Amino acid sequence: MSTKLRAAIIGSTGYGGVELIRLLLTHPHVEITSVISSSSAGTPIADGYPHLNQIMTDLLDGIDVDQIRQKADVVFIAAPHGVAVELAPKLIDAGLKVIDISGDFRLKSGDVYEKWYKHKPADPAYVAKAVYGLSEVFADEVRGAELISNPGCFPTATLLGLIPLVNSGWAELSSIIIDSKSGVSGAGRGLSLSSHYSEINENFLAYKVNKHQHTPEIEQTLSRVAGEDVTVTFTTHLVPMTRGILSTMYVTLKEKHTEDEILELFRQYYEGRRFVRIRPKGKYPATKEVWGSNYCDIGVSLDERTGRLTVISVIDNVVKGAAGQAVQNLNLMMGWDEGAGLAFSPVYP
Ligand SMILES: NC(=O)C1=CN([C@@H]2O[C@H](COP(=O)(O)OP(=O)(O)OC[C@H]3O[C@@H](n4cnc5c(N)ncnc54)[C@H](OP(=O)(O)O)[C@@H]3O)[C@@H](O)[C@H]2O)C=CC1
Ligand SMILES: CC(=O)N[C@@H](CCC(=O)OP(=O)(O)O)C(=O)O
Repeated sequence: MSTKLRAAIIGSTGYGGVELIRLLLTHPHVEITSVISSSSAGTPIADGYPHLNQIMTDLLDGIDVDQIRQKADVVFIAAPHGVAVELAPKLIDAGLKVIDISGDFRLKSGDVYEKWYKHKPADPAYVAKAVYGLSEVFADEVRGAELISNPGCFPTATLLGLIPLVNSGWAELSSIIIDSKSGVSGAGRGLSLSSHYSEINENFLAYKVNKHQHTPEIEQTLSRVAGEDVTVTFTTHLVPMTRGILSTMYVTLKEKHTEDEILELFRQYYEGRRFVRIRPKGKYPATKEVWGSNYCDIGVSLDERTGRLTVISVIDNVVKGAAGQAVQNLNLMMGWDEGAGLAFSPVYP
């Protein structure tokens, strides 16, 4: 009998789900025992994803909590917002560990969730149980958790770039401006006008300006680290590429520091955390340098004229921004090596 942990993936036919399949197929301690679809049960997963031909021959299962309980120990939920609100509590009550990559359990206030996501919030008892899985920052809470709320893609790139400055007290908290750009896979596999090739190709646009659902998630986490309320200006843009997020953050420093001191602050904060790589002075990361990997690369530049710092952070939205960080969180939850199943280099060129 296999001694591997048995994993089920709900939403396995979406981009987040299929990336979980890619990562878990080679994970040393995990076996995928159920790939689940709410709409295509009984058909081979490779029908919709021919790149999985001869690699994954499984038929899709439907959503049935009793069946999932029999087949799995941990469940990843990679479904649209609102699905995990109902489903995660049932899976937890059935004794399963759950990692939700949607936004359903990230916001601690039900009112805030309803305002930004336009869905009924989850039962507060389960929201209270959910650990926010920004792996590098909250690893101690992730270890031993039973319900992980995986961070959003933009918040992952953004928070990793800002938290060392907020945690140290160096940042002027009212000064934070975040300018983020995402590849189109961030919108999922579903078809829409905004992801239509002729609409997005040779185009570059801002969207959900001052209305993006990741704004309260960024603010909640920065406020928690700062110990006081933080609000930010956050603007998202769509870039005609498949994967990748680049966040540019502008922060005024309370006191004078040199660029060397700031780089040292970042290096010390992330010491021993292999998936965050700080660029040397004068070097800034590009999305292609993390493509297909679980890395978050960060560069900083101090403008001595204005006293403002520019932080540039990149991730692959589907890996560190979703499936990769979910696997990293599973590794932490289970007490395994944090990099199990994730220790590969980015795809380049
Ligand atoms: N793409 C990204 O970069 C990131 C995505 N996320 C979040 O991850 C989640 C999945 O995103 P993504 O994979 O991109 O989206 P997709 O649209 O690509 O996939 C979502 C999947 O959810 C399944 N689904 C739809 N309705 C239901 C339902 N009622 N119950 C169960 N499953 C359902 C669908 O499969 P089927 O019909 O077969 O059930 C579909 O394949 C979302 O909440 C998203 O916000 C988070 C971070 C980054
Ligand atoms: C390009 C694009 O459309 N990106 C999506 C990211 C959504 C996402 O990843 O969802 P979570 O809220 O679960 O993180 C957006 O901006 O809404």
